[in-house]
Amino acid sequence: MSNFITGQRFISDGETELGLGTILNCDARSVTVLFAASDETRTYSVREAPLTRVVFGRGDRIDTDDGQVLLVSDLRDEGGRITYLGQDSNGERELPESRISDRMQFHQARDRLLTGQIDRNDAFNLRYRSLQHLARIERHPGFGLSGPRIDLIPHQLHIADDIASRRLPRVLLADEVGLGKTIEAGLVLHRLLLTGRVERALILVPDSLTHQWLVELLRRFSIEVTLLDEQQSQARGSDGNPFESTQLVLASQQWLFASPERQQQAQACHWDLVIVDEAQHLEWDPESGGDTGYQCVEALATQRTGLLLLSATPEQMGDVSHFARLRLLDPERYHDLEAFRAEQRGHAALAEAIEALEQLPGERQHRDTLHTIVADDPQALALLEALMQADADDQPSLRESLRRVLIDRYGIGRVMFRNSRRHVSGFPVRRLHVSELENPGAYRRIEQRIARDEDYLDTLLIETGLDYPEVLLYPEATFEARRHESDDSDRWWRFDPRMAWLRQWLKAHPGEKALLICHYGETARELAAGLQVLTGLHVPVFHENMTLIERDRAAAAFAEAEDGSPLLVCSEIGSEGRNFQFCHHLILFDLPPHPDQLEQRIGRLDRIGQQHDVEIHLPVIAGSPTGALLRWYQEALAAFEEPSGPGSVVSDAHGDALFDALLDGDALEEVIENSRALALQTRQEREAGRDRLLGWSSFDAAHANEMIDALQSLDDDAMLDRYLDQALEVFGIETRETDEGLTYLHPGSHMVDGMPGLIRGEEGFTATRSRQHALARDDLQRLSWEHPLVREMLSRATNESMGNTALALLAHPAIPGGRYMLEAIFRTRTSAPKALHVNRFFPPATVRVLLDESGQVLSDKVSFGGLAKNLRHVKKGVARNLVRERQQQLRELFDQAEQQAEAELPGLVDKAGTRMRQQLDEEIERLEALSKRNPDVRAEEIEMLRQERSALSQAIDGTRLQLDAVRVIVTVDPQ
Ligand SMILES: Nc1ncnc2c1ncn2[C@@H]1O[C@H](COP(=O)(O)OP(=O)(O)OP(=O)(O)O)[C@@H](O)[C@H]1O
Repeated sequence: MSNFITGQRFISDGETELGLGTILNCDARSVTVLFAASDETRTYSVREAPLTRVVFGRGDRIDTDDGQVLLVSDLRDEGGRITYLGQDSNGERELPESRISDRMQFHQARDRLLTGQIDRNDAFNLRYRSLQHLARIERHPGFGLSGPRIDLIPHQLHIADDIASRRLPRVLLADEVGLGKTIEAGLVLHRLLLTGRVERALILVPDSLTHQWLVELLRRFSIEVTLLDEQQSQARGSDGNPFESTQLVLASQQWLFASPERQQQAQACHWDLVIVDEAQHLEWDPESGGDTGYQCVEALATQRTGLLLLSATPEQMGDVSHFARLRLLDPERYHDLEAFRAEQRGHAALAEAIEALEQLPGERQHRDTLHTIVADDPQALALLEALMQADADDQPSLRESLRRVLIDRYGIGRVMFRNSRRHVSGFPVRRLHVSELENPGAYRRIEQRIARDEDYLDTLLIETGLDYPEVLLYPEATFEARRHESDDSDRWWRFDPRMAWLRQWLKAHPGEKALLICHYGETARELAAGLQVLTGLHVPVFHENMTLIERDRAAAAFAEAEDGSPLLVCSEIGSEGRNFQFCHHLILFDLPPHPDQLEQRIGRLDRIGQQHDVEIHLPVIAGSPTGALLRWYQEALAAFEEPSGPGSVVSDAHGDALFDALLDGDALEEVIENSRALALQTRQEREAGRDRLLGWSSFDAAHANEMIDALQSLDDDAMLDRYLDQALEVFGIETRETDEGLTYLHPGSHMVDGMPGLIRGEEGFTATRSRQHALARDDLQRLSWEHPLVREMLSRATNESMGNTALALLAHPAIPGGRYMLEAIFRTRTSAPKALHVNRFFPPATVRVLLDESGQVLSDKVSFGGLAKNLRHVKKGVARNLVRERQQQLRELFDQAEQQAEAELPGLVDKAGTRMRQQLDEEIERLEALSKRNPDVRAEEIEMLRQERSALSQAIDGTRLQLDAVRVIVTVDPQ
């Protein structure tokens, strides 16, 4: 006789997503069930039907078909069908089981257990462990910065942590070229995304760098952004705003700034963060206001939007353009250019005062200087007086405290970060190798004619269409432009001694790579063609007339470690923003006319990650104008040894005179002399004030070291290995150790869908835990707590129902068989907007309650780990029967466990609240004090912090405890 009766309610053991089923009919052999919520009917064999009868008990809540929730107080069996008695919002009522909602879901641990939905024991263990790890990691000081595939470089970590901890980051990242501004911006974005503070971000970069950003964000930060261009926008925006179609948008500045319609669309969206690379191109002046790009960014970065501006040369166009950038960051503070200039002039005195600290308490006059500067600040005055009285042991710490207070007075230091090579150690030495070559007849003839005939230069400019001084500095271009006019029919590369020199160089450096930069795209193209004709060697070329894809392809052909080309021939454009530090030979086929361009050229190799000294090779034709330019770079600017800070200033002042003197030895001496004097003076002025202050305020070694320690502790966290072992097994991911001691992860046949980087039936990936390994090899992924796969597993293991029920057997000599225990895991739920990142103070905390069947509390006596390792797996069918037999007792144990756990909640809330208030009060106090000395502390920021504190306080106080997972343990006799 069958156990099924028409109208009874069941759920499918294998397909719980079908909802609640109703028995439609049943005969001796088969049973048919209607799952109305999913409009499915299933027929099963009566003997093996994978169905579990749904029976509720006292205290349970039932969703009814008329949208009510019934709290069950009793039930009545009427010929095998149940009628529930209880209360809904209208009062007492009866509910035949046929009227239970078809859509009733059983996600909650209690409901799932009592309806026989029992998960694997190891999934239950994983769930508990995941909750504990999440709680630990989200409060870790390195959280959000430990996943990216980067070297732990102190100045970057100091900056990233400082900025990403602010309520509203609005800053200018202005490190010298190649020091890692992109990495800093990526770190900030990464942490803000992980903490939920940022959900929507817009990244605007020059056209030529879109691909590099896309790849860096993915490869280093595992951040997938959508590259929005016109084609993509049309595809995505057919029925709306393309900027709304995705959360993280990368777009070319040239594209966006050229289209008013697209700008309007971008501005119509809310962005949590806007990042603008190469921000020096946004132009503004007090008379005519901003150009299109400037206005666009101004409109995008409204008050409640974070803004990161990146520029290695924020002052390239003078102090107005610098002011313009600061004005974007804080329009209220930077509204008066003259006031800004006056303030800048005061910085030398402040820098001097900070230096003078070293002489205290010895020198009285320094004390007086300092006293004048901090007269308005009681805290600083007190520190100063204490320092004057202090004995030798106390002096260093007092000096340091006072130094910090003084640095805090430096307004711009809060909105601008600039590290230079001089303050960041570990950069390679740059070495210049000049090879003097004989001037070939064809070039000599032109130079001699210019020298003889004053008018010939004008003729040449007209004939060639070149500018001055380019017509002198790039003889191959001049020759080429005249070739058709003259008798010479040879291509320049057949006689140009630099070509023979280059062939010789390549021969002498087998297995080495060199980046060659020349001024013109046409020269680059011809040079590569000539090399192929003369040597058979095919080398990739990179110039402005190629498409982006062609350029990326050329760079990739060069970058390839094995079989890659030994040479990449680039025009000046190749110098912009690209990463070529995997090679250390730079061949300057010629010299650029502007020092910033020279610095850009060298900066492609002299970047973070450069492992060797940078060898700069310059074949220069004897007696040529390039020789004169070389002397100016060397003698006036010392531009090859290190970035030439005053290069722009000197070039603005003496550039024209220099170009006039390229063929005039005496005039050249004078230009060099004047230029050298100006460079020295500018350097001294900057060093006296701005540069020193910026250097100090942009880097805090103690803080950076704390961050490095924090990140290393996460890197070395042995618990991750154990967690991975458990999690990969539960999610069906298989692993294999490779010969090199790496781990190959690949999908097993039962892998859960949607695991990042893994698709069933396809290849997996090779991974390492070692940061150094992952940095050395692009093909490796680094497993960390922040790796997308680990994050996904943590999230699924804690947010979905998987693993929230289990049943296991315990065989222990001291405990007789046939007893029950209930292990209930409760977790705190704090409802708060994601942007508050409440988890840094109160991540989901767990309360574990272990009861035996008599209700005795065993939680403290038997630990989770101790119990888990003695448990034995049991088949699902058996587990279901065991639960069914004890439904009523289990219900009673649940109630008791809940009371037990509830008693712990106030303590947890109190601790989290205190932690939050302590930290935020301290921060508010610090900012308030700072705002009195430093006008760059935005009033808005302090107000936001106050609002945040009160919102957090409310959220933490409203925390509830919820049963998250439950395991029934049945004891068995050891044999
Ligand atoms: N912490 C790091 N670990 C590994 N590589 C790094 C790190 N920081 C920077 N790099 C690498 O150094 C190079 C320069 O960094 P990045 O592009 O961020 O510098 P930048 O200051 O933006 O340069 P530019 O001024 O040319 O725009 C890049 O190839 C980057 O990937």
